[in-house]
Amino acid sequence: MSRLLLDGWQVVIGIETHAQIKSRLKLFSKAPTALLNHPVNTRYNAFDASFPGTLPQLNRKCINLALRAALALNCSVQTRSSFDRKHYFYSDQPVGYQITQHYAPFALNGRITLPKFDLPVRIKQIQLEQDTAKSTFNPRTKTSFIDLNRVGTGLLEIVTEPDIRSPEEAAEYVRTLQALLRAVGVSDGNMEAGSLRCDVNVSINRPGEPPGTRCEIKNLNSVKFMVAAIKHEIERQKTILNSSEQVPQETRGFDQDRWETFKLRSKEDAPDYRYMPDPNLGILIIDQTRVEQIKSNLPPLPDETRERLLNQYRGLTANNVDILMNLDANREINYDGDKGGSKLDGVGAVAYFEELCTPDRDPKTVANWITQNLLGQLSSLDRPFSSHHIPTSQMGELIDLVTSGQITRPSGKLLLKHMLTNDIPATISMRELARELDVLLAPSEASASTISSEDDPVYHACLRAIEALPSEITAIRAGNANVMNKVIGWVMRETKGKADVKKVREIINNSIHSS
Ligand SMILES: Nc1ncnc2c1ncn2[C@@H]1O[C@H](COP(=O)(O)OP(=O)(O)OP(=O)(O)O)[C@@H](O)[C@H]1O
Ligand SMILES: [Mg+2]
Ligand SMILES: [Mg+2]
Repeated sequence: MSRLLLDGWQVVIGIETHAQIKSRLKLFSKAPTALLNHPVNTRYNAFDASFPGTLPQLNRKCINLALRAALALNCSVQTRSSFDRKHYFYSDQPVGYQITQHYAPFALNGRITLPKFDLPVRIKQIQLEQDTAKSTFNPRTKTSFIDLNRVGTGLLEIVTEPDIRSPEEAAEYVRTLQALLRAVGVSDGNMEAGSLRCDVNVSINRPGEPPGTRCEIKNLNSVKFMVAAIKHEIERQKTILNSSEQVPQETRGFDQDRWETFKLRSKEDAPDYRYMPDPNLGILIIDQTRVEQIKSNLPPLPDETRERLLNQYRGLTANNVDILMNLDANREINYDGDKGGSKLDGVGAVAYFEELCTPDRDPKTVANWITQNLLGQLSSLDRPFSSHHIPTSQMGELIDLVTSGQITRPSGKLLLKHMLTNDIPATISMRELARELDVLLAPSEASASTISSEDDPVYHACLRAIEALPSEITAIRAGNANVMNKVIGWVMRETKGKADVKKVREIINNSIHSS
């Protein structure tokens, strides 16, 4: 795939991602971190509110999680790193500076591969820093409201090298990073809830020429907005360069109503952050033993899971695996406020699939039941995937009933729909339910190869079809096999969907070719 734009320009993109660390406590204080549903100003302490005399105390759990992220991103962890003050005066930062790692970040030179494009993106560095408070401005009363719940929450700023070459690659980078951070339990990575935010740097140039001047679009909180912002920025910069002018280096915002980027400030009015080492914090020393220990306890990364699933389950396609893994990467997080954490509902789609894949079941059939039937019906009901909708015991039994020919596929789908739209207890057997809904085939019907018999209702329906559709039957006799579907459809309506397609085809073929 060409990575050039149609008119020969090339876009160069580098992304800075802020990911909130999923820790119970803040980075430098013992105050609990907050979720969106916590009442304002209930999750902070004297240090977070910058009372004089309070001192930062580094939270070990945040460092362990940060190390997990660094290792998952193949970074080299620095034995010595340090913290600096980045000064700016804004109401969301009560102390007047943010603690960050400007001069010596704890992790450098990593890499993440985007599976869809088989593209490595280099990670320049990861730095630890504090999140800000949240300010809301009421223009009518000209009043700012400050909520300190978020202030001091640990953040990882993950910075890429400018290796990304299209809005699609940028979107894939964010999704891959999000899935990785979630898989290692470092961050909820939830863009809507603000636990993952991106600044995207965009420039354009002609290949072979020096890189163009970058503009940085700040604080994008959805992949959709990021893609739109990059596309707009490409066009804006093209217009400037095509009229032989220079792109000024700027920090820009994205207007969600106009779908355009707009100027926040130019390089000349960039604030002077007056970076200085934080005198209250010493050198952060991370020894190799700790790194090795965390490395050996890393849960499987998405790449490894993808490869394992493809090797372990015969017949499973890459597309099946992507669907299952994307479901897990995008699982809805239920905020469970008072326990101070967020929790996932049930097990993920991959675990659900693996639980269903007992040795006697065909993995491809199981995957299709999940990705086509279950997900199809859930999406028409506008409900997200959850392993709780239909427990694996019932889903497994349903698949087995269809595979063994005890119910037809359409009946299986009907049962699935019935399960999803009614409150069916997890203890009910699917066979029982099939009997109640009158879709269980009699033993003689269940075997498609046994063609019988005087008292077989499907057999009689087929005979009636032959009588009712004489011209279709003539067409089949003349070799027009497609017409068979119409006859089968007729039998299906007659038997209210209870007949087995394979069997109907066999009965009709037998009857018309023997008469
Ligand atoms: N020519 C370019 N075009 C597009 N992106 C670029 C270009 N040069 C550098 N970048 C990207 O810009 C980003 C710079 O981020 P970095 O955190 O290093 O500095 P910053 O944006 O100046 O600082 P701050 O963290 O205060 O925003 C990186 O992701 C880098 O890959
Ligand atoms: Mg940065
Ligand atoms: Mg930046």
